Amino acid sequence: MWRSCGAGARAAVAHGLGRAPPTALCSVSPQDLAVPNTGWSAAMCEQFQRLLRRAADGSWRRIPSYRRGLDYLPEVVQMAVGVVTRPGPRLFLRSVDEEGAGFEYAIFLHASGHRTQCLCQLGPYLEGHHGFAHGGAIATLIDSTVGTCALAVAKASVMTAKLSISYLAPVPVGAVVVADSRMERHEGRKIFLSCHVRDTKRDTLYAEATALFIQVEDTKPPPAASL
Ligand SMILES: CCCCCCCC/C=C\CCCCCCCC(=O)SCCNC(=O)CCNC(=O)[C@H](O)C(C)(C)COP(=O)(O)OP(=O)(O)OC[C@H]1O[C@@H](n2cnc3c(N)ncnc32)[C@H](O)[C@@H]1OP(=O)(O)O
Repeated sequence: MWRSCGAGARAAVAHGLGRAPPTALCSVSPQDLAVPNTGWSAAMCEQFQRLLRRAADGSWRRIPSYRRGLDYLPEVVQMAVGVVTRPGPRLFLRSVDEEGAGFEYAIFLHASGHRTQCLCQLGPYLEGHHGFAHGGAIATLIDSTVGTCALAVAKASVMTAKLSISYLAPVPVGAVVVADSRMERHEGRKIFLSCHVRDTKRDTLYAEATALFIQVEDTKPPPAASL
């Protein structure tokens, strides 16, 4: 169903984008998944290369993406908190192992730290109405995009307090979309953001959203969550 990426995309991986550097404390280095795989459509690969080229001048940065939350922590933080003996929380956007079946995405952060763009391909497991992505999948994409922006602004843990979405047009399964988020206001612990989800040609506005994130102390899992 999905066309695999060409040599150009694989070259991006070969140039060091494919794997995070191994940490001294983890026997297996976490795999950065915000890179092309066989599930990415030609359109997804093409847009990814376009965004990488745009990032070459330093105005944007591709954010690595992992299956588990703790893999995001730099090694020095892992050493300080001593958390590497247990796995971090599983990020459900990365839970589908079959390439191309679920969320395929790469998030880019603007140098200002106040804007994120998520290039996303919504796979067939995310179907709601026949042929279209489930609204909850769109909400997840938006939450992750604005959440990453809020993390960058707060430089600390954040939680979604409020997310308001207007769904304006259905997103076909397999479509490649761009969620474009920016910080609107920052008041103490409160970070207000906006987000627009469009097709890559910017012809169709699929959804628009506003969000409020609250900066919190590092979240600890409840006892029952040790699955
Ligand atoms: C996202 C990135 C993913 C990409 C990967 C990047 C790296 C990944 C690495 C690692 C993983 C990171 C994990 C991802 C997380 C994803 C985001 C979620 O989905 S979070 C889950 C859903 N959200 C909840 O479950 C919150 C439940 N609610 C709460 O826990 C609390 O209500 C909380 C923390 C939001 C606020 O509680 P308080 O006790 O800390 O603070 P108070 O005093 O209540 O509020 C502070 C101020 O905010 C206002 N406020 C709070 N909630 C509001 C609301 N709903 N509407 C309007 N104002 C609100 C209040 O009125 C107050 O304002 P005044 O300071 O008085 O001016």
